[in-house]
Amino acid sequence: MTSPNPYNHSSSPTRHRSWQRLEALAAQGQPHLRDLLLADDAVGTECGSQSHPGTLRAKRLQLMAAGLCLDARHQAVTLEVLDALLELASDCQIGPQAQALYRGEPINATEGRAVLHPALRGGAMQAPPWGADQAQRIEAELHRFLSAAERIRNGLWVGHEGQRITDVVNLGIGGSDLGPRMAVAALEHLASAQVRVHFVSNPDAWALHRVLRTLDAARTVFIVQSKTFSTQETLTLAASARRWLHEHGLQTPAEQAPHLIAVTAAPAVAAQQGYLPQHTYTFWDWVGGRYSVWSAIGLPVAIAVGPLAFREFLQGGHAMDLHFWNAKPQHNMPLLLALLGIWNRNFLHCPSHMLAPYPSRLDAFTRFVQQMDMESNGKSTHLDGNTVQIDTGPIVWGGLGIDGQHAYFQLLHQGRHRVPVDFIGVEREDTPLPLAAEHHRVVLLNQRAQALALAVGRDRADTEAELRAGGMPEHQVQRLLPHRTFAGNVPSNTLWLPALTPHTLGALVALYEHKVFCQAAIWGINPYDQWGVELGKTLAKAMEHAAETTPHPPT
Ligand SMILES: O=P(O)(O)OC[C@H]1O[C@H](O)[C@H](O)[C@@H](O)[C@@H]1O
Repeated sequence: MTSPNPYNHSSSPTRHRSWQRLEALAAQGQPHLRDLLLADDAVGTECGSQSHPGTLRAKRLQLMAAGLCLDARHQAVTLEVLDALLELASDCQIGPQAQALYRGEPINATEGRAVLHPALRGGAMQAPPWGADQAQRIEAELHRFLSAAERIRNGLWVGHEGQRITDVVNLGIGGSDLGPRMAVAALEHLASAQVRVHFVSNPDAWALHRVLRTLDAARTVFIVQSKTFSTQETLTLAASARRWLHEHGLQTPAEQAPHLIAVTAAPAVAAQQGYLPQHTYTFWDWVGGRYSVWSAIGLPVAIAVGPLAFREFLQGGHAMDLHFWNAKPQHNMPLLLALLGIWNRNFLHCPSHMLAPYPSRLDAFTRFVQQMDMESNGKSTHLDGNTVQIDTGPIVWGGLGIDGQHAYFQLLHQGRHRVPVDFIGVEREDTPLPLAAEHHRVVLLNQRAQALALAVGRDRADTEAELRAGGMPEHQVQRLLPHRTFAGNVPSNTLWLPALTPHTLGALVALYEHKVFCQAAIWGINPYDQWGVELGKTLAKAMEHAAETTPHPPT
């Protein structure tokens, strides 16, 4: 039986009755979040609490998957809205679209490519939908780069002069930087004390110098990461790194060889540039740059935390895949996250979406998801070639929640933008510091307080009562009232990780990947190309060429 091709019909979701129903629901106005939460009678209860799950709405907005808990009770949706959103998902054939992805069909239609990054973490599967041969190739390359990581970690991979490697410098940009940079920081507590991992993405000379000035060339390995091996910024950094090795006594290709690793989907191009095949780790054109942390692009992560932990990271991602494939739409966490985002973007017309992780080790997570989401869904052409008439990917921004509270959260509370937030927290924190538990208590308190304050705000009557209770003279109460009242009704999700581990991190990354996929599937756009970025690259090359061919006036 041939599968239904999801791209043979018009791509706009507005043609569905469910879309029109959602428009009508939004137009008729929805209850304030304060009232929804009061009705749920579940304010302050733990995510997924069995003893006090609250109303049906509250129950349906709390899901567990791959060890993570999504608490979406602070979303401005009624059961009626939730049902209409699920109907939209069914109308848009998310299921068949996901199946096409896993079978390796060329769903990246504008580049004629398959999109199989989930295969990179599907090693344990008995009969993978992408085929046993593909699975074998993936495992063989995984084994190769994990062995390299192990040898660097245990001192068997030595520099030209026989010294142990103490520093690894990752040179790459975009997807060849953000994923591994994020994961190394998130798992910093597991990192080897023997080998430090650094990241340089910016071709600005200082960015490289500030790392190199502290390093010993004889003990340093550069990993040049580039899917295409043609990105100007990365090649500029790589040339400068090689020159630095040269200046520090490693002059011939043979002397430099143990200090240079290439990771790329274009190994022939790397070979032309002098990188040895045995020091080149590869992946495939069906791995998008922003989805490549699971491939050999993850080598710096494996060096930092070791092969075992890297495999746990893959397993965490795979656990989320299994959930995504098997869970019913109503219980499907990535789908729910996507649908709530669609409600906020297309029906409540929120132009941006904020990520606020509270564990400091997730500092780089927002920038990572920002690329994944904005480069994927920042599109205005449907798959059928028609111009999109609805809003697509939001502006994704944010950063560590606690720091944000003292910087830009004011705008969330009282500004003119309604900004939905994803709060990300960990339930358990094992930092070996005497007062670690107290630190954690303060962090959690703040995270919970912000989600609540944004949702419920503070109405006029409560504000008035509070000001009067403080003994404020009446004329002052009346003058301050409008300034001290908070509209609230700002929607948020809270994602709880039991602890920050390779497994939960993998699940979290895969969750956002699937969310982005589901939203693209609903909007009818291709999340896997990035022609906008290509234009900038082409223009830079053309300008370089013009400068080279224009005769300079004699000096
Ligand atoms: O890995 P590379 O081929 O060097 O590409 C690095 C980056 O280049 C561009 O900016 C693309 O839009 C990104 O998706 C990609 O990750």
